[in-house]
Amino acid sequence: MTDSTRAAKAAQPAPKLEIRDLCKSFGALKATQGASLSILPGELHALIGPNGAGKTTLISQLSGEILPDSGQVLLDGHDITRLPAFKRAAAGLARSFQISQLYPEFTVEDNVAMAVQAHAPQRYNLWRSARRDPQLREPARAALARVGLQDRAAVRVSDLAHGEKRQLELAIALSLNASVLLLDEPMAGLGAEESLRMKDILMDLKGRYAMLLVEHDMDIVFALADRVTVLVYGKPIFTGTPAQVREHEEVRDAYLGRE
Ligand SMILES: Nc1ncnc2c1ncn2[C@@H]1O[C@H](COP(=O)(O)OP(=O)(O)OP(=O)(O)O)[C@@H](O)[C@H]1O
Repeated sequence: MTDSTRAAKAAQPAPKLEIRDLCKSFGALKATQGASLSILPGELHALIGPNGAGKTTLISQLSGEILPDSGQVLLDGHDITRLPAFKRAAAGLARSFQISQLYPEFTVEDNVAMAVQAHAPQRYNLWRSARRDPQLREPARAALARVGLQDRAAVRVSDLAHGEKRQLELAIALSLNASVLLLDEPMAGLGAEESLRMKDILMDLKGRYAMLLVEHDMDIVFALADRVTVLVYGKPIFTGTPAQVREHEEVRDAYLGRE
């Protein structure tokens, strides 16, 4: 190691989330093969790669929905590899909810309040409706404001546009006192205008949360990410700034294509 690399390493803050040599097979298929990467405090780290590269499988191992065969996941230096998903969420690691987990007949604010209540039921009065409990409404409103949905709080989820439902998923993740956000294709199914709104929201969250973003739209990835990791056949082949990724020959060949 040269003096300058040693100095650069020493200057780097401790990772918020660290993934060490993670492996996961489905039968003969190696979906994750020795994946290592770190997400620094406040960093927006994008994970890109071709279809089937193992991006969602990796995120699921971080959120605790899938257990790895080997390797480690560390949150703030603590080994959480074998912790169940709800304990990881309680420790501040939140995966953006899926639209399918929303309650369409309830209002936007009720959905967030119920998520807050479900997250820490012992702290709240279960006999009181979530919609009347100020301890639930306050964090719910704060999270809605952070994603620009404050004016839609009283609207039923079934009446939201698709992009607004995606904003609501993000608000739910934020309402759970998260410090690390796992975002698996937050722009999926959004129109151009809705994608731009989501991009602005993520830009606004940048620096306040450590985020791992899986996204296929390279314009958005390159505009938002501090660093990008390229995954091919379940293995990171390169991590660098957007400019370094663009210049990297193997990455251009494997994924971006030559212009
Ligand atoms: N539960 C499972 N059982 C068997 N194979 C699986 C399972 N989940 C994923 N796979 C396989 O693992 C590989 C990685 O899938 P994964 O969905 O993680 O890729 P991805 O990079 O997220 O793809 P995409 O960009 O298309 O969403 C694929 O070949 C997929 O078919």
